[in-house]
Amino acid sequence: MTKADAAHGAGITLEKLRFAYPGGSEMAFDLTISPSDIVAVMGPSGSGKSTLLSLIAGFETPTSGRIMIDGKDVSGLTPHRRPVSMVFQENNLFAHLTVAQNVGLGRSPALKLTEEDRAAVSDALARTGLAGKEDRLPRALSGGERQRVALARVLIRKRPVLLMDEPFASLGPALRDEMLDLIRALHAEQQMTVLMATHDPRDAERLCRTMIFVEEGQVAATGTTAAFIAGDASEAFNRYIGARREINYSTTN
Ligand SMILES: Nc1ncnc2c1ncn2[C@@H]1O[C@H](COP(=O)(O)OP(=O)(O)OP(=O)(O)O)[C@@H](O)[C@H]1O
Repeated sequence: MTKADAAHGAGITLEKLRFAYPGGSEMAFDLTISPSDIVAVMGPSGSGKSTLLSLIAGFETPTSGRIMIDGKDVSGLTPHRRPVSMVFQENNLFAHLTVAQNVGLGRSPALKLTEEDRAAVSDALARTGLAGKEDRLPRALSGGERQRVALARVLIRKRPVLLMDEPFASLGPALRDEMLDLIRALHAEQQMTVLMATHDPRDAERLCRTMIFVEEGQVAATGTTAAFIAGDASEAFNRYIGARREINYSTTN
């Protein structure tokens, strides 16, 4: 089996992870995620969802504590060396590289691609509905297409953990559904462990088995998405959702 075929999910454990931005209050995360779970990360604006994902990805460095992925301590590894892919709300692509090159980066950061790599890029583009757009630059794509290019790159990287920070926030409802279906299909195939920060409970309900609720720099509650949506998991979550309904979350994302 080649390295690229070795897709699987990885358990994630955050042990007494502490972190603060300069001048900010301390965040403290303790968390265990099962291999291959799909987890919604919800919580008020500024509660620490993006920071939590950035710590796991290695874009931020904790002041203390450990991050274990697949049983290994990755705390000292740079983002590139962690078994993780990350998709942001936007700006996932290099503007001066074509669609095919942006996807090819998932196999080789220097774009030294073998025939097998090129075939994998074509396959990933076909499966994300981007065949025929290989040579376009990102600016010649719609927002939904750009996110699909980012997912095509995830597909060929085959990392055991996929982190997504509000990946559909800039997309309309129909495109969101399409992207959720695509992620579900990728997960069925690769079984990667997924964490997705979102403000939209419908996204969580459609995709995620598990939910974690982040509040004031801590994981305040964890449970099944069904229990959260039924209102049985966390009073703080119920208040948050109630407040979001009042301000009509569909216009504020
Ligand atoms: N680079 C930074 N420097 C200083 N403070 C930061 C930085 N990034 C985030 N913060 C602060 O850290 C806290 C947590 O921010 P974070 O972006 O993790 O929240 P979030 O839950 O993802 O919010 P949102 O839902 O609005 O995206 C906030 O108070 C924010 O202002």
